[in-house]
Amino acid sequence: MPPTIAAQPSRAKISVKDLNFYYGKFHALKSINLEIPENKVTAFIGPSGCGKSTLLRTFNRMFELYPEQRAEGVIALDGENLLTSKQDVALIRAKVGMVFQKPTPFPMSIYDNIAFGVKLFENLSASEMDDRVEWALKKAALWTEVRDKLQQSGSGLSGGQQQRLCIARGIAIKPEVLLLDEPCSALDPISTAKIEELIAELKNEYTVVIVTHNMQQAARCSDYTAYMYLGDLIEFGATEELFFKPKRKETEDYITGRFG
Ligand SMILES: Nc1ncnc2c1ncn2[C@@H]1O[C@H](COP(=O)(O)OP(=O)(O)OP(=O)(O)O)[C@@H](O)[C@H]1O
Repeated sequence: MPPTIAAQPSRAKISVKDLNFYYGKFHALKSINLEIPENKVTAFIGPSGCGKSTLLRTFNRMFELYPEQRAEGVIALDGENLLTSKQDVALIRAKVGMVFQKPTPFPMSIYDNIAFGVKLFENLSASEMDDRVEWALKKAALWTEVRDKLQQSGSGLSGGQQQRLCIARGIAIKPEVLLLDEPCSALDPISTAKIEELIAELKNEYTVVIVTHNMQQAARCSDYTAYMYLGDLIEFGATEELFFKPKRKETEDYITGRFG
């Protein structure tokens, strides 16, 4: 088994040990070992098809929806292996929330977009729910823009606002880990800057893992970065070190644009 690449010194929130992942016969992740530090932002970078999204989706067992997809190894969340856990997958997803590349508001009001998920896990009074909706929208830096139109449809918002609504929806259920799969790829630079600020703030309370194509974004908003290539984890370390003093030639070639 390859050595575990650990990002020190924070406690590991998620420990991945000898993780292999298959789409049918295709071996998409090869013996991945890494530790995702708690209350930090970890970015996955690498060329298209290297397995970033696949790795991210294993963290809340998203792949289970597809019978031909299979993960082997250990993904321990606070020490408990998610891959063999008897825990209900809905409970795992309450602990490990996910925001996708394209904003996907539910076809309902802004308020209900947030209240819907909360109702699945908690029995709040009407005023407690109002407070939770406001709290989540404030955390996602959207409250001032939508406070007067909470009953309007979520799909009437701009793309950047919709993505912040999806982040508000993700944090409203108070997960421990937030997975962001290229959350800014459909957004303009102003909305992107808002989301990056938000990510920096979220790590005070959550462990954040972000997949991004954008190396500047990884450099700006992550504490740790993992560089992947063809299903292998090539290098993992503090973002500053990985960008300015990479240990592996492959990483250096990629970040300096000599890749390919
Ligand atoms: N549903 C699927 N069925 C079969 N192969 C898949 C499936 N999804 C992804 N793959 C393959 O697995 C590999 C990793 O894909 P993945 O989407 O994780 O890469 P990625 O690094 O996130 O790429 P991108 O940056 O383009 O989103 C690729 O070779 C891809 O073609």
